[in-house]
Amino acid sequence: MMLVLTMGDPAGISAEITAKAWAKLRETEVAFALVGDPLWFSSMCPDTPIVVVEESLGDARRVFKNAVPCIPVVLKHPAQAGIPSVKNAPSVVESIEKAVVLTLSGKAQAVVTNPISKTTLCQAGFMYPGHTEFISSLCGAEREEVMMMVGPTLKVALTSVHVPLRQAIDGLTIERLVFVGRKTWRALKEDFGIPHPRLAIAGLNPHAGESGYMGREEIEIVVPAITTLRAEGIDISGPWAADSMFTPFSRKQYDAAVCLYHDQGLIPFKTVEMDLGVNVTTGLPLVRTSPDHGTAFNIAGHGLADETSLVEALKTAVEIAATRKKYHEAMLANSQ
Ligand SMILES: NC(=O)C1=CN([C@@H]2O[C@H](COP(=O)(O)OP(=O)(O)OC[C@H]3O[C@@H](n4cnc5c(N)ncnc54)[C@H](O)[C@@H]3O)[C@@H](O)[C@H]2O)C=CC1
Ligand SMILES: NCC(=O)COP(=O)(O)O
Repeated sequence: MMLVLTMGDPAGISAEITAKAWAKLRETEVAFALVGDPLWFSSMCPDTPIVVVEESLGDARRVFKNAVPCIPVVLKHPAQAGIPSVKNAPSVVESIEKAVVLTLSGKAQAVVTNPISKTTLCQAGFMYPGHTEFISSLCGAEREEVMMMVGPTLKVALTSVHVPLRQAIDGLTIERLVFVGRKTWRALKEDFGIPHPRLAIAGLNPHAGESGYMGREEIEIVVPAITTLRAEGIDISGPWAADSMFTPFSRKQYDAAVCLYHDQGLIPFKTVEMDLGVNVTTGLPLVRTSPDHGTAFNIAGHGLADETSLVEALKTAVEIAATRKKYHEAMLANSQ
């Protein structure tokens, strides 16, 4: 299996974690080709060999043992660790586009993304809040995507992602919760091989609204969504009081938590799973994962970056691609 790994923001820690991840994985079955600027990579990581390969990726597997295979995307401006440049935004975007094309065409089996700076890309006129929505659009699957954070003891699916909190609350509807519930349930079966997934949905207000005395969103939106999902055969509990649904005991009661806004899910997730956490985009025709952290400009170029989350993202991409393939083969066999 061959993965494609994007360049991310060249001023961040992506070259360093890529080199460290390669050193850990080069003797394993998890192989990747970097879609980025080979001169940039060599200047950031002079001790790690890199070799330009054909876009067919035919020789990438063989190369991977001895060097990082690279599909070139040239930077317009020399990258400086810790100082992002808007001038390099087009190459950052091109790296993502190329990785998606290689995966949709079947040359690679999944896209793994290195972190980008949303600020820098927005300054350059990028129209998307992040990889999740951009990749979904490149796949022709706009608004089909759901962001799921995945770790050893917690999976979290988000009802909304990079929007102001007021907008996230205004956007809560029965339809949106039903959509995210369905997508999450399906991803747990198809991508994670859980035959009978159990979902738990958070409440919005303190104590999940305390029977309507502390807010009515639970009664008017969350409970009707649960009723609809249960009628479809989806095992979902809630609304859970968000302050206690992430304790070790609570986490054993479900396979994924459906959270009603970004920080409701990501604060517990990063606190519990940070190093081993992986960001997975579900609901798309391709597999996409990413480390759960950002560009870490404050430590870029200092040799301090931890590659664990990227290694987990690469391994998770391989696992999901294999599980999804097996699931679809079984479905096909059953229908014949
Ligand atoms: N998937 C993606 O592309 C993501 C991109 N971002 C972007 O990253 C930029 C910076 O965001 P922040 O909120 O500062 O989050 P951040 O994750 O970049 O940094 C938060 C803190 O964690 C540390 N850190 C992060 N990754 C680390 C690693 N691998 N090893 C050691 N320390 C690490 C940083 O040094 C910093 O102290 C923003 O522009 C944001 O948009 C943030 C999250 C995900
Ligand atoms: N907070 C998660 C994050 O920023 C990742 O966003 P994306 O670039 O994966 O869409």
